[in-house]
Amino acid sequence: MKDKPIIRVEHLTTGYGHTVIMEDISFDVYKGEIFGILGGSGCGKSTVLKNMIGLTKPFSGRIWIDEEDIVLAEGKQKVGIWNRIGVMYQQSALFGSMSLLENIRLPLEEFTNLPLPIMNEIVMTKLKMVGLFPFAHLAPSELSGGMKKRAAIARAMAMDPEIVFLDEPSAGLDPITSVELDHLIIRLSRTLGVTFVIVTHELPSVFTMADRVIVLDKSKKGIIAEGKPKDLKEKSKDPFVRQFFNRIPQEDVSL
Ligand SMILES: Nc1ncnc2c1ncn2[C@@H]1O[C@H](COP(=O)(O)OP(=O)(O)OP(=O)(O)O)[C@@H](O)[C@H]1O
Repeated sequence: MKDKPIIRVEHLTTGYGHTVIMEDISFDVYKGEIFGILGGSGCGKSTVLKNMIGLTKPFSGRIWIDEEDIVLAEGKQKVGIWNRIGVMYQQSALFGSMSLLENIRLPLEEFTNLPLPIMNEIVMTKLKMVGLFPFAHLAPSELSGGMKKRAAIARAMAMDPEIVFLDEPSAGLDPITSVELDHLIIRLSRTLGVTFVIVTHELPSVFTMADRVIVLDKSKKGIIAEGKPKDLKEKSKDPFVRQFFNRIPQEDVSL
């Protein structure tokens, strides 16, 4: 499955104003994998994600989506890359004044010239894919937290993206709903071959679904671990990495 990187992050240095958050980090994401970006609160996960989707620019470095560098891309080229990726932000951000169907139709309206009935058909396929087919005409306020997340994933996938970026997908969900969401993501990845890049601090989710992860560290401004979550938990020689995966309190680390 994983012989070809679909994303290559090369020597990325990023931050805000004069503050460097991550310095000279490099990593690859392979086609079809579920890739986790982990790390403690405020270490820079979302900052790196925003660079990867071309929402903000890093100080330096390249981010290749296949053969195109999203850091340098502007105008039509950037829109072309955006057509190939889907994004779900932390707050799901469904528009309250629109039905589920209208919310998920938005990217199709923005990026295609398809006739309305075709767009609606695509939306209904996506709703079926995430188990929300019967709820197309409900308003977001009528949905549970888990349903809103699934709807946001359906919207991120409206344009049949090759890569979907999810920022804290299980934030605010109870553990059972969170597990259901993990399994939905696994199913979408395995059945459609979509690559998922997921920012999260939910360790149970990481162990359930991530094929590979990187762990970012605030004080080192870099990647302190990369690999399969289980291997990192069991075999890492770095006490900070083991602490992270085993959630050992800080004072035990040096022992
Ligand atoms: N727009 C901004 N301007 C200035 N500083 C910012 C901005 N956004 C984030 N930061 C700072 O950058 C650092 C990294 O933030 P970021 O949101 O990327 O971390 P994170 O790992 O995603 O955090 P969390 O897990 O809490 O969501 C933090 O110190 C944050 O306060």
